[in-house]
Amino acid sequence: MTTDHPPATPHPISILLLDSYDSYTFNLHALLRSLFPHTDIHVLHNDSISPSELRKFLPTFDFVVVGPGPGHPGVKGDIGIIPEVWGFGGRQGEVPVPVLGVCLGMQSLCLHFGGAVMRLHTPKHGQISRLEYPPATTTTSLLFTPHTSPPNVVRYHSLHAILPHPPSSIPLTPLAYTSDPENGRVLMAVAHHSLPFYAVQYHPESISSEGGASLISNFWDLARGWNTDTGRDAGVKSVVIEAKTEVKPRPLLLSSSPPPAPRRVTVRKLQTHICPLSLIPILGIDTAAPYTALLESLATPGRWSILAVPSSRMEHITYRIPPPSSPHVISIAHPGTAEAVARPAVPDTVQEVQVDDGVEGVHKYLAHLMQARKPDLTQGYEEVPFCGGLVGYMTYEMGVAGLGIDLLRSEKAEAPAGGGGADDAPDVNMLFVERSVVVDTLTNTVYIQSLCEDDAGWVDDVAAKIIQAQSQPPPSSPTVPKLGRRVEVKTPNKAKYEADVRTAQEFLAAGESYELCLTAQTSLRTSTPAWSLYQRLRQTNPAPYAAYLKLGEVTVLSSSPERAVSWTRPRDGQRSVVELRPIKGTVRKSSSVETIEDAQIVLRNPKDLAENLMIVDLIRHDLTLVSAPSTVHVPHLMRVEEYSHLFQLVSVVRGELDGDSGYVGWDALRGMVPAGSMTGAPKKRSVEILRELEGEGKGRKGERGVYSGVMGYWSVCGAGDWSVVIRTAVNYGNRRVRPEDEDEGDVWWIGAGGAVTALSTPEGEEEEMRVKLGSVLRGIVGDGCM
Ligand SMILES: C=C(O[C@@H]1C=C(C(=O)O)C=C[C@H]1O)C(=O)O
Ligand SMILES: NC(=O)CC[C@H](N)C(=O)O
Repeated sequence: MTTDHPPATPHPISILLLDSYDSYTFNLHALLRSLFPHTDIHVLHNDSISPSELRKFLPTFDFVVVGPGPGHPGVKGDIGIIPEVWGFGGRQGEVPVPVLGVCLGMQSLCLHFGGAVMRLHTPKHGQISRLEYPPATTTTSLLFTPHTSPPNVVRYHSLHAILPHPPSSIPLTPLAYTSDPENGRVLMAVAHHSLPFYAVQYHPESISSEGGASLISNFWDLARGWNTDTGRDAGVKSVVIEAKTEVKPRPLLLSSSPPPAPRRVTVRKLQTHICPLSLIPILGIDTAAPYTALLESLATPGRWSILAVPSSRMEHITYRIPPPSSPHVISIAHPGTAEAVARPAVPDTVQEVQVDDGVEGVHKYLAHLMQARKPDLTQGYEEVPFCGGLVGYMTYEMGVAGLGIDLLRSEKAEAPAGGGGADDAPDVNMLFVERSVVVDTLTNTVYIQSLCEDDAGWVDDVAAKIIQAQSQPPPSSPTVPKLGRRVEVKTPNKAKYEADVRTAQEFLAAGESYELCLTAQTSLRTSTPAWSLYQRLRQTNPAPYAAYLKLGEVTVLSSSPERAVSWTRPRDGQRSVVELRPIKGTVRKSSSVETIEDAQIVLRNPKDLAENLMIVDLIRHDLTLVSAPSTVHVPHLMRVEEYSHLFQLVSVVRGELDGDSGYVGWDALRGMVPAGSMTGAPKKRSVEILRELEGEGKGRKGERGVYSGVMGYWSVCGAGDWSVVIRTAVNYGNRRVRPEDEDEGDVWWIGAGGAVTALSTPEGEEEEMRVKLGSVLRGIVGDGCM
């Protein structure tokens, strides 16, 4: 996307953007916003108002943009009320409203006026093509800037419009084409002969499309001309649209009142090098006790390591999405005593809170809890991202439910299909941590912090223990704990996985999705204690988001390389910076791929670049929803990063949180789950398809559980950092182990997968899934188990 000159806007105008449940809609919004900064842009889902309401509202808009979307323009469930837009003007007193259609929008325009919509031979998703203009020039070709070289544009489509011969038999004029070896000449832009309808098949809003701004600007010139010539009074702006569903999420916090008497952060800072792992014995933490949370940065770009120190005042906050029509209950357990902290047998005191509006209510509860506990920020050190707060995970299903998808959970407890998750494991599982030790691995600084009242004694005691331990000779080279005798691994069935890739590609060919991140689960049974497994994993697969979480019955061992989202602590007069780092494109290290340069050659292929681009565009959309206008940008587009076993193609997307509209960091997290890199695009339709594919049997949808979810922290001081839960082993407390097998050890679930596109091969995807699985499995159990 290039930013051209903004068009002249003599008066504030009003724009309607119709969304077909796409994941790029808010990129179009951002493009429009960059050209019309003070304009009302109303975004509505294509099924959120009735045709009669639409007819009432249409005259009040200067123009309409009909956005892209999954599915087929001839299917009512995919296209909603959009055909009404093309028919508007046919009745007495109606004057057609200028419309720009994008992708599905163009297909709908062509279908409405007599064109056909067919499948491409080879779908084009995230691929760049150069436009070609037909030789004949007409006034309508003013949609493109004449005498300039045609732009390179990004395509996300499986279907394409075909105009009949002779073209004059329908009222549409082709304005642009493109050619590719697989599909030949494909129509890329059209205009109506006499009505103000224009459309493009490509995505002008993509980060890698050229000429997006001048396209909109040219369209606005044409639209304005029409509005003047027909005397449409585009000046009336009393639009009140009540849509059934809002596209833009409302801020979670209803008010931003500060807490009545903020708590203090008690902190000691030590300048010393310490491995966070060694804090465990120094502080006498029992890693088999009910609660331990260690988040480690073991590779770049990670920097901070955080150890939550269990205390009797710590809270364990859990929530499981209930079956439909059951109450939504958050449970808050307080250990209350030192014994309860240390031993599972001593029950916690449990308080329950019922929330009204489902998962949204849970997010609001957490946001308000954190607001109420905001400490006096003049205390402590500004540079430390965590001073106490929430640490834990949210499952993939929390994100799925947030998209409005019914999980179909039943009252009867049964293990969900797909293997990820347990019949009663929490979907939100977090500790509210009051005591912590945070290590800055870059500067070798240690921060010992407490949010408890009068806790200087504990802080000093920990500081003294660390100083004393530092004076002891370091232990001889760290040893990798031994693995117990019995190890049993069940990896996904190769034929089934490859068949699933083919089915996924059928969905892509039909235009239902642009990319599908298919995954499968492996089970590992071992009697080796969780803590030993984690020590093995962290040594063999050091990752920027390594973690050991023991949260009640669920234990998570992570070596994730991928940031889901982070946000910085807002400072005086500055907005919080939100960052997402999607990974797409993976190659295993080998004798032929040893260096970043080697990996660059391998990963800079059309398939990996397209996969990455699709997710970058999706994430720009997610982030635009909560960011201040025009602040979303992509500082790094597809950079190769090195990890211990793999190279990956990583992009960085940043925005500034729109605090003026009331958004906090949690709004960004809530809005981006499930992570786009684990779903594909468009997100909602892709998730629905994947649940069917990954489930087994009729009516049982595949759940991924903690895998594909997010884990990390949100500090009461304002900052947060969450990883995508991949390269991770999860134990759900052995609930699903048959009683006769109980002695046989713990069952760990390891998910792995990858993005399926039209360019994938079933064998290649299966191999990629195994490469990712191998980075964890080899780490834990060594070679020979794959
Ligand atoms: C699905 C996984 O990874 C995701 C898919 C990737 C890919 O398709 O290249 C890369 C990183 C993750 O976003 C996994 O590790 O299991
Ligand atoms: N990006 C889009 O709008 C895609 C439209 C249609 N579903 C296709 O695949 O061709």
